[in-house]
Amino acid sequence: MDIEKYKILGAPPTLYYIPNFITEDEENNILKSVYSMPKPKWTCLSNRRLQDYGGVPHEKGMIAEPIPKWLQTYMDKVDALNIFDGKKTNQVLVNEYLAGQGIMPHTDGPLFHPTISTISCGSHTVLEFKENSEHRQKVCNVLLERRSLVIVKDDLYSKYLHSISEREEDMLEDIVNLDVVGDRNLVSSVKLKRKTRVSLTIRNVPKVLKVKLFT
Ligand SMILES: O=C(O)CCC(=O)C(=O)O
Ligand SMILES: [Fe+2]
Repeated sequence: MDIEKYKILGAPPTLYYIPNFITEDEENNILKSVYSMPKPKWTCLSNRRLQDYGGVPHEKGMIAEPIPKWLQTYMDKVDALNIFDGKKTNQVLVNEYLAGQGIMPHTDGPLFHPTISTISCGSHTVLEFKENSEHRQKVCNVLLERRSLVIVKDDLYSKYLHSISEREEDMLEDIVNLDVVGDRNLVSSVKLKRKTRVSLTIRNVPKVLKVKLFT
């Protein structure tokens, strides 16, 4: 697959958007697997819940944990795009957002190889990019459809903040990828009502601690 044809030229370098990266069946399987995990797998924050797979990134190194088979399928699918400079993905953060929930402006920081790849399930959302200055000037908004993959690299990873506003519906304003949205019915709507969204953020954590079980 040639990723370059999915580059969004209206955004700072570099943004890729692939609609329908997974099928409806795959989306359902992801949701089923995520929701079949025991309750303690979830980390509950004030405005979302999350699950870590592959370990929890740490500055001293991530203690690697085995990745379940159902999830490895999608990591392989991302790895096939060769967007991690020869490295393989080894960590997945699953976020669940109810309609009205979001994530504050942030950068993903130095614990990750500076590439983000995110699969959206269950609902669309709008990912917003802002300048990392006092004024937090708007840079661009990206419509993430369910079943899509978004890739963030380079300046867009390191220089700009990304966030998801806490709202129950999105107005389609200043959407940088509107031309290439897969579901053309979405584009003709003025407002999109959010549902529960489960996102899989698939990344590479360079620093991994090998845990010796036997000596
Ligand atoms: O859910 C998303 O698409 C974004 C999540 C995110 O930015 C993060 O967990 O760092
Ligand atoms: Fe992030």
